[in-house]
Amino acid sequence: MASNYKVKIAARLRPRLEWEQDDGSVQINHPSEGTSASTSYLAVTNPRDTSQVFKFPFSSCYDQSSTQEQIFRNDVEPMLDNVYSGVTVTIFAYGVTSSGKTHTMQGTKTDPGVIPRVVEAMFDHPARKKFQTRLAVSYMEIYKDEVYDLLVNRETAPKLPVRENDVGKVFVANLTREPLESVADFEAMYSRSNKQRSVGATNLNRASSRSHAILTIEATVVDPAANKILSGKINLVDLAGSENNKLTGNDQSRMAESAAINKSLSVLGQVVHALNQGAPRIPYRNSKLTRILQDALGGSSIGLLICNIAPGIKFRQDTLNTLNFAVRTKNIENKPVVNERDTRPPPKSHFAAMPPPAPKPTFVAPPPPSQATSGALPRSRTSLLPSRQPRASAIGGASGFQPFALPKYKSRTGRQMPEEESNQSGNLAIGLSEKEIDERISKAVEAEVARRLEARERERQEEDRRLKEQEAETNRQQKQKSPRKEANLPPGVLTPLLKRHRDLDDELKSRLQELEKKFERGNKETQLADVLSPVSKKKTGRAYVALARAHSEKGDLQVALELYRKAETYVPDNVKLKERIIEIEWAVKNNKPFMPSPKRSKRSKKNKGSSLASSSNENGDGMDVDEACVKGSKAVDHFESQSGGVFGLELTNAAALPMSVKGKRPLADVAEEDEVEEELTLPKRQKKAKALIVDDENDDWMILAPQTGRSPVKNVA
Ligand SMILES: Nc1ncnc2c1ncn2[C@@H]1O[C@H](COP(=O)(O)OP(=O)(O)OP(=O)(O)O)[C@@H](O)[C@H]1O
Repeated sequence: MASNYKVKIAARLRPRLEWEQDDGSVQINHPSEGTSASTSYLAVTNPRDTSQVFKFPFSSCYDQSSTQEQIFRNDVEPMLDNVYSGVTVTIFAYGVTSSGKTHTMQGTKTDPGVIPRVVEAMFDHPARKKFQTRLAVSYMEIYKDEVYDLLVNRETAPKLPVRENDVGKVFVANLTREPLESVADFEAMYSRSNKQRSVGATNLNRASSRSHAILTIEATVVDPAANKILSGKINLVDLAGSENNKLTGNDQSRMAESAAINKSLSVLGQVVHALNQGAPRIPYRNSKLTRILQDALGGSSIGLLICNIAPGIKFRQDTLNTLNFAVRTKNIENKPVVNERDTRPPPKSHFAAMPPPAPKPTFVAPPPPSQATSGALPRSRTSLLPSRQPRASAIGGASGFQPFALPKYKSRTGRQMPEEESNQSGNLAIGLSEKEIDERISKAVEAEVARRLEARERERQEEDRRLKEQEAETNRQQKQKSPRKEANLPPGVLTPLLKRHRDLDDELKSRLQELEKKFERGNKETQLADVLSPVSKKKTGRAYVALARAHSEKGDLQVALELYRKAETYVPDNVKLKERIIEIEWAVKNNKPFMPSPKRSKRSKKNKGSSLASSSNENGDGMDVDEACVKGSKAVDHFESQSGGVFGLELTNAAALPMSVKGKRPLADVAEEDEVEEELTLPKRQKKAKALIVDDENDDWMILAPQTGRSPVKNVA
């Protein structure tokens, strides 16, 4: 499989016209039998030194007696297989004005040129019998560096923009593309369109083309067996001829046309030169012509350049220019690419995450060089019809099928191109039954699941390995460090520093153990409370208490109990809260009702507010139990801040209790006792609590006995 394909060159010398003088300065030489020469060549006499002859060897050289048929059969027809294989083929006629370009490409009714022959051959191609195929045509001209659609009325035809798609393919936007049903269909279209082409009379040519014309025939081949659609095309380009304005006798308007023609041809020459030099920047953008022909010049299409030569003294220099251009062009290498699209149904949405297979360019083998002569022409054709191996388009589906394919589809008869054909991305699910599709999907699912499981397993193993390595590394480092240091010390002797380290170690160990215990309990609240600031802890505790209270008021004691317990996690040192929990536990256990204490009045809150700060009572709070837990915590904080201690409220307040309080014990003790004495009856516990309260000299109190509901304990202030 060849990766590169050089542009093929054919030279054609037209016969002398009746008003011309042919001095025989251009000769075609074919290799004669028995000589070592293998290629035909053109021999041109140097116009400045007639003793000097330049030779231009080309694979195909056609003399004045050659026919349209010969050129077509030898050089053009073999390329059509490529078109039906999904490749873009570009054939362009190049030469000075009146050298016979239009004659070669278009010909006449009686002597049709390349274009009508190509169309006929495309319709007769064997691929059409084998596959479902469609043909379509577009036709444009580049006149004074503007693109016009030749398939629409010239009066209304706008200038068309040349654009580039996301894969860098150049195309003419809004160019009409008509379906072709028959040769007759084409002939009608072609003759109508040619009337619109810019043609004018010059001294050298009565019907001189004033524009470059590009006719494109697209062939779409549907191959159900291989689940693909091939999109090939052939661009047939009749260039305007370079002009010597001294010879053409152009008027002002013709001069403007001529300037545009010469400029674009000059850019074409620069492009060819740059390609030959391997220049980093090829000036395709310097003219519409080179932009549009970009794909044929160093791009992905197969190219044939037909150099038309005019005989006669006056064309000598132009002939040399043309042949020099041809020599440079034949070194240009293209990389032909098959434009194909997979017709299998797209994977289901959950496979969208699967990476698509990277598109691979497929290069096609170029046909072998033909051995053209002006006499009997041997035909050598390499069939490039779809080889049935799955291939991916190098330039990505529809977008690759450019540069002349255009999004606007209409026909003279008003027939629209089928949608899938027109957008080149429709889904032609061919020859697949539902069952087959399902099977393919299940296979794909299985493969994907297996792939993911494997990937996960690999990840797991990798993680295990990494952890083990880390562990081993840590152990190794520890072994290296600690024993060696201690080994240097005399046995039984610890430096003060080491001793301090030991102590710290012990402390750390105990803290860790504590943490582990907490962690083992699996209590989220505990973990959360550990990381909260004191203020946040209080707030959270208060919120839980409020919730718990609401539930207990509703009689939902079990939930209330849970919430109080959670609150306790955040304010673990609140005695009243502990009591409340015990009371509710008792109520739940004995299936008894429980009523929380009523909200404290504003007045008492106010009083309490002032008393709290100075309170030395461990309960130090005349408000209801739910409020007290939070207030109590405040007191703890206050104390903590002064003493640096980390003890609970009960101990704090106990420490501050006036010694005059008889028989007083810290409430913590009471609470603990109560917890232990679960079996204590409520009245007894209530009595105990009351005793404490009555003994309090500094505060006014209200506490509710759980069983009796709202029976406030006396305010003893
Ligand atoms: N091979 C040929 N046999 C007979 N006549 C030819 C041949 N080639 C060209 N001619 C005649 O030469 C004249 C000029 O040819 P043509 O119009 O094809 O030139 P051209 O290169 O297209 O010129 P331009 O660039 O000005 O359009 C025409 O009258 C055409 O019929």
